[in-house]
Amino acid sequence: MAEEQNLSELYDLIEQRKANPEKGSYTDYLFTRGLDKILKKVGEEATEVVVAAKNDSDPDFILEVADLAYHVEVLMAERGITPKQIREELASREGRQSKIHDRQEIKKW
Ligand SMILES: N=c1c2ncn([C@@H]3O[C@H](COP(=O)(O)OP(=O)(O)OP(=O)(O)O)[C@@H](O)[C@H]3O)c2ncn1[C@@H]1O[C@H](COP(=O)(O)O)[C@@H](O)[C@H]1O
Repeated sequence: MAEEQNLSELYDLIEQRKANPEKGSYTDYLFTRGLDKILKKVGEEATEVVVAAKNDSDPDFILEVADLAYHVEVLMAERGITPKQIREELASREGRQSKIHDRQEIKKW
């Protein structure tokens, strides 16, 4: 079985493709086509996730989520943001849960 690749490692590979284009690489194809093409793919893949998620028995749900994750990482690399920045943003939200809870309490009124 192939070794597991986490999302940060996949991002590193995507950045490598950006720095050193490799013939026949789909990632290279996306960078060559540019931001609008990448955005189109992210939109399509997000829609496919939504459709698969609505169907409990769709065996493609995991596949579609993986496709979306890959294309979002290509978009991040295109825009020059890193998984570390996303992790930091998420970490900065820790502890905000109570505020959301408060908001839900307010809505009840
Ligand atoms: N994780 C992925 C990955 N997920 C999805 N895809 C590609 O995304 C495309 C999605 O399929 P679609 O039918 O929607 O698109 P398409 O018709 O092929 O292409 P378009 O004409 O729509 O642009 C397929 O060609 C998949 O191969 C990926 N391509 C590459 N990776 C990984 O990226 C890394 C670098 O790969 P290369 O770019 O091939 O070197 C490797 O680790 C790969 O495993």
